[in-house]
Amino acid sequence: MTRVIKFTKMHGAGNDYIYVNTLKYPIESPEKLSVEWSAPHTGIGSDGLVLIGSSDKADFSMRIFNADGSEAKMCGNASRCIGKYLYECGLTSQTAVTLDTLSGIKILKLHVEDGKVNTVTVDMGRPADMKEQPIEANGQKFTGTTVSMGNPHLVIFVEDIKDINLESIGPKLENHPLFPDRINVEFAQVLEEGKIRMRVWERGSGITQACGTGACATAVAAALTGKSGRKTDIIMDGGSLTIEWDEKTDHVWMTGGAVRVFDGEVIMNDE
Ligand SMILES: N[C@@H](CCC[C@H](N)C(=O)O)C(=O)O
Repeated sequence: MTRVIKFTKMHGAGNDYIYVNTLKYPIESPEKLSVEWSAPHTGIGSDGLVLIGSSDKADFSMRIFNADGSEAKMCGNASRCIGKYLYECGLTSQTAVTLDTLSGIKILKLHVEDGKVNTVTVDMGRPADMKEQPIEANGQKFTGTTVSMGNPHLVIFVEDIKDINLESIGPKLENHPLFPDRINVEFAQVLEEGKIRMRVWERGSGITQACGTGACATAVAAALTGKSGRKTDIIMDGGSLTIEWDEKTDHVWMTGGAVRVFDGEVIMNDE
């Protein structure tokens, strides 16, 4: 039997995913499809697959699969893109939307101008599991900070980010024995007060142009180690996000853009 699955390709700061509205197009094996569709030459090409669905606890739900098919608990960039998708596709007319994720319910605030969602602010909740982490890989010694934003991150500040060979060291740190569940890795450099340059090696997807939860983790690690205040712009390969770690509530707020790149359809030949 043949069936069509419509999808939308979107990116947040260059972190690109394939979005499927599962209310209309149910997906049976997202792990397998994420691997096939994310492949740059033989698939659609993306950092992974994001499923938008219903929820009995929130307005909508999000599931996120990395390019290797592994499921993550949270994705910052995808949460902003979902806000744009829901509003611009007419699935909601609200500018405050709740999103059920494997790391809890997140609140999206959509900033709308002329019917279009330009930027989205997400309440990313409280950071957790913060600790100083000495680590060695490729014969190099680093001291990082672990931060969980629902998913695990290791943030390492360096003098000059250009000295880091991310392609070589990223997989070593992702799969380091210290992290049995693997980890997302951020290398960061303070540029000036309130501005941090960051590059990311994502668990399950490798080098991506940006990571929303990674930007939050970097801002938290910077504030904890006295490298910045509570509000920071995180500048990544594909764009910037503004992160604020609120002192009163302990919640991290992420603000940034979301872009709809194109719509497409996949013709599935089900056996
Ligand atoms: N790109 C994302 C995070 C996606 C999941 C991550 N690779 C993991 O496995 O935890 C973001 O924008 O937060």
